[in-house]
Amino acid sequence: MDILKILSRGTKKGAGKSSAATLPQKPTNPQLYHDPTRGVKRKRANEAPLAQPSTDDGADDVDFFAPKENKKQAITPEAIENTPAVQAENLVPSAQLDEEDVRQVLRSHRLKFTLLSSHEEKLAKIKKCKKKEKIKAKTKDTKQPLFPQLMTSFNELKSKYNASARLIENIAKQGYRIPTEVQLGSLPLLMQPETALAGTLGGTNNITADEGVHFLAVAPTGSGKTLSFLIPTMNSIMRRRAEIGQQNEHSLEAIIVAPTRELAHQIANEGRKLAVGTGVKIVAFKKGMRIPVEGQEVEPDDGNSSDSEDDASVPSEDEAPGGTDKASSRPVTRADILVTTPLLLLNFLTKRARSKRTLPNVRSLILDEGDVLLDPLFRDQVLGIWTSCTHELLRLTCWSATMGSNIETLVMEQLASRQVSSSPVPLIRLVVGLKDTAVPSINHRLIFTGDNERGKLFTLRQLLHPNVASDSLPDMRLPFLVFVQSIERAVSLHDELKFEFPVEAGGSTRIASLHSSLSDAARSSIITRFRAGEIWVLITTDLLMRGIDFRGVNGVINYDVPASSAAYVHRVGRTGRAGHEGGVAVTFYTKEDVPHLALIANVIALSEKQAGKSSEEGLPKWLMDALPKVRKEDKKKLKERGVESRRGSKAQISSKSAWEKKREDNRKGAIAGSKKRKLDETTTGRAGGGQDSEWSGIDD
Ligand SMILES: Nc1ncnc2c1ncn2[C@@H]1O[C@H](COP(=O)(O)OP(=O)(O)OP(=O)(O)O)[C@@H](O)[C@H]1O
Repeated sequence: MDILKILSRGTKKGAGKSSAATLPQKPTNPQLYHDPTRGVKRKRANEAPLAQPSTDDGADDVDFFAPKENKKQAITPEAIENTPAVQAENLVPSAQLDEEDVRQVLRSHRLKFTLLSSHEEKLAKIKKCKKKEKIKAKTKDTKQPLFPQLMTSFNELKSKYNASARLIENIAKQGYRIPTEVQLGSLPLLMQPETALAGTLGGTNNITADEGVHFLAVAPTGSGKTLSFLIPTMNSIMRRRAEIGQQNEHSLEAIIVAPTRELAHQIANEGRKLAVGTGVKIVAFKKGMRIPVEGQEVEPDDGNSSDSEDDASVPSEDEAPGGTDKASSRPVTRADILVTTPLLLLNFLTKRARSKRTLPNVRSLILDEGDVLLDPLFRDQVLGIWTSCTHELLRLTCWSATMGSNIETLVMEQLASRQVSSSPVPLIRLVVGLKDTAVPSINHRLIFTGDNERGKLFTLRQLLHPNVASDSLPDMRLPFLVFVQSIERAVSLHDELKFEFPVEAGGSTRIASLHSSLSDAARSSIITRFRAGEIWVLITTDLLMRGIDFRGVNGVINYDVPASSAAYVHRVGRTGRAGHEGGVAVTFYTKEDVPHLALIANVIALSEKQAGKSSEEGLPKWLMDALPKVRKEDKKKLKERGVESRRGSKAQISSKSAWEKKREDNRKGAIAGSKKRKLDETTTGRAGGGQDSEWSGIDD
């Protein structure tokens, strides 16, 4: 085993034959769609020339988004300065952009704003339709394109939005230089909706944005959605506090809901970095924690509740001295922003409560990964939280890389049923990119691994070891994530691979598996070690597929094919984030996957098309033609259950053949039988215990 080769895998730049290997891993322009020529209708007199290709580091960056002829154009600092966003900022430093400028920036960055029709209007329309037409009406409503103001540079936070100097400083300290597309579009709308939309809402049913907007954002994985909701949330909390002159009072004003504990903690950490010195307190909700609510009369604690078991886990730094809840001795945690998973907060709001607990000061409900949070899995929990937020000016924002029209309709229906004021609040949708079912920023590979598990293991081992890697496989740099279908498969794949790296390279500490059956502490420790680069291969389930931001992940391996196209988008989106080029996503498939492989192949084909790849470079046409169309019922079944042949007793992953496995089972049986016999002999004092006849011995 060549240790040096293994150790150098995480850093090497140009070795290997595949294009992935030649891609540099330095941070590039975080704007995904930064084609300066796209959408330019009229030439500006003072327009700067386009940046020339750079050859100084010997490896040109690949711009997957540029038109084909620009594919080799390097992303130099000058190129960043020449993006339409930055140019527009240079032209009009702090004034409003005129509509033509807005349209140009929207076109070149592939942003699309839509005012979704007012709720009552839409519902009335759906009700009127005959059954057959209902579906059509749901998806095809009266949608109006919008051209709101855009934030072309973070400098505008000061010049136009009067944001706190400390917040701006913290943004700069994190190294954020120019806003990504989703930030460029959403920040003005969420920070000063009335100004951002001035003049654009005219004639639309008396809709005004004076009191904020509801917002749906669909933007690629790793495109900076977290910052897009954290900055406006913090800014409005600071602004309101300044208005009422209560700088140090924490009154819970925003709730951020995320589907997993890992994501909730990541968001809270990001928030804390931005909040340094601003006085805004952001807390990740934990079991046993108490927050101020209205109607918080609780049943006396009988000591058997699961909440009480976790008292010790509540860190004291989150507890406000003196703020005790009368019905309990637990301290009440005071925060401005709470980040939580849905069930945890809902349990707190509803469990052991004599009267309904509400969150009267919450003005902003943020659903990160909103599509899954409004999916049946979490829907009732999220709607329960939503109902508890009783402030009249509550605004909902919903963020994801994927969002079906069913989610849009659900949000509209919910907003309509909860509307309190007579003038409707605008619901605005922002879409970044052409299609949400594409990840053009990375290299995709589909690999047929033969008919059984052993083929997959063999291929995975080849990818782990550069010295045996075959020409037909991409050269993947560590670290990488490996996704499997279930917890059982994560555990057994980990067992198979844990001694893959030699002791000199760290041995079994380099590979770990993370899934929901581990304790919270174990999960946190694995995440920390993976972030720190101590773990090189992390085997996981769909628990980690959404939102998690590991900056250094160079590759994603779908050991098991994902259960939907959205799952594919989110899984592979763990690499190639924030403009980092060179991420590779490899998906293994066997004959069991062929019936539904089209779901994944279509996403890959679309991604390659958006990336400007030619048909020779992308998926072979014969494969696309050969794959059967996936029926709706099969899609549903796959999403709910995964691939049938990887469930139950077949979930185990092993490199052994069926014959070897049987032999091993028999050997284990023999050892167990022998131990039992010995035990019987010592307890009964005679040879040949009564149950000997039940053991049939080794077959072979
Ligand atoms: N303006 C910016 N400039 C550079 N990097 C940025 C910028 N904004 C965010 N990032 C970085 O981009 C990465 C991805 O951001 P984030 O996690 O918010 O993505 P996301 O859109 O929420 O992705 P996902 O859909 O996977 O949840 C983070 O590492 C973040 O620090």
